[in-house]
Amino acid sequence: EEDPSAIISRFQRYLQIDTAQPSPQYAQAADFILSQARDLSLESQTKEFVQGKPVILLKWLGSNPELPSILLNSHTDVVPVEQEKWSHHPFEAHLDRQGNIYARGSQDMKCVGMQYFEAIRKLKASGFEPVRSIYLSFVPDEEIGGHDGAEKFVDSDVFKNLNVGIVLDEGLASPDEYYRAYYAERCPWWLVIKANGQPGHGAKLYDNTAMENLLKSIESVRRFRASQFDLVKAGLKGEGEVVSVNMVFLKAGTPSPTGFVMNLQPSEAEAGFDIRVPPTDDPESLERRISEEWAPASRNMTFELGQFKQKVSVHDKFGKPILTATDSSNPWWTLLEEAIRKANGKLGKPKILFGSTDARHFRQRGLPAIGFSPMANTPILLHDHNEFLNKDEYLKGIDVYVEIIKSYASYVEHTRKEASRDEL
Ligand code: MET
Ligand SMILES: [Zn+2]
Ligand SMILES: [Zn+2]
Repeated sequence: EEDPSAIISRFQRYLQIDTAQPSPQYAQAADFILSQARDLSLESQTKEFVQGKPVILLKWLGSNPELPSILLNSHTDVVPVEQEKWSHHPFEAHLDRQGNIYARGSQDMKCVGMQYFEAIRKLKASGFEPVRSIYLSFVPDEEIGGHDGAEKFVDSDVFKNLNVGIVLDEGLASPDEYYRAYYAERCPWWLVIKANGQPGHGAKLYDNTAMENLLKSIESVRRFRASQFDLVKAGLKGEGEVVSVNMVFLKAGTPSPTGFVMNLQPSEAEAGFDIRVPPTDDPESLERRISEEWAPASRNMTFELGQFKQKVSVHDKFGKPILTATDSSNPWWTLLEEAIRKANGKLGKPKILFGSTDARHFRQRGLPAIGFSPMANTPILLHDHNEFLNKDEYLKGIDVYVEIIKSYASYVEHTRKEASRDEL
């Protein structure tokens, strides 16, 4: 058995690479990942579908490479930090006396990327040999939508040739003792609404100012937000089952060297919203709501929906929700449940993730994808200040992956479902 402190220090080294958007140190991360791969004698391939944004693909060849393979995906980028609001430097990976490791990416999701490696290290040391081939992908730009990362990867011939049968990607920490697994997720819509209006004297009351037009929209958005949030608060729906709308920026006013001009009502005002649409919801009715209530032309408003420039959704081309089965029809689900139990972990009811991940790119290709990050007894701190993960939870998670990989890679029954997809 290897000394756990060596395992933790490898995790810390990965966390110490500043891969925060918007200028992630991808080259450094790639060097580190490739060095881990060499240590473990994994075959490696680096693809820059977009220059400077490496997708790193590693392979542990199975004894029956004809069988559909297993893909363990993780993203290498992290979200930005407000450094002065952290109690420890976000890229120091400080380990405190309770065993908590503080770093941006400690939960989202450098933990998972490194746990894949550590599980493979343990399996190799034990003499385990996979039947199915196992791939690890380390992809860039997840936090900005994955267009230059996972999206290009799944569209590539490289990906097609992997003959992937199941994808594991990130989930969320769980504050209780139950791990969580996710079979679907919401789709991000990044909405900017813009109000135009009559400019004029700051002291005059008149109709149709840009600010008033925008505020009417904001009031309407807030009523809708409250109605959705109430469903969650009442326990009628899960966080991943309602539409969330959160205002993330406001932009208006006429700048001056000392701040803003005060006695002028501006002719333009803008607001940005992070919206997430559940796979179980009808996206068209929301689109109508946006154009009729939140940004009506009749109120001199326009809007832009970033997501509609993208082709990846959580609905299929018929508008049906894309969900990964969590019953006996999906052997990978059953195997996951069993593996977690074998590792002495507990698994809660599967859910729809409230955030969005690269899993949707794989699911849209028709592949089953399960979101799973083995962190129990851990507050959900992704995208928050002071993101941390306890070292013992991290180490336990490695043993969970040992069981999962062992069982996935040894699963030989070629299901009818897999066979029929191969023919497509
Ligand atoms: C907009 S793509 C997803 C980015 C990130 N994972 C989020 O959920 O916010
Ligand atoms: Zn993530
Ligand atoms: Zn994230």
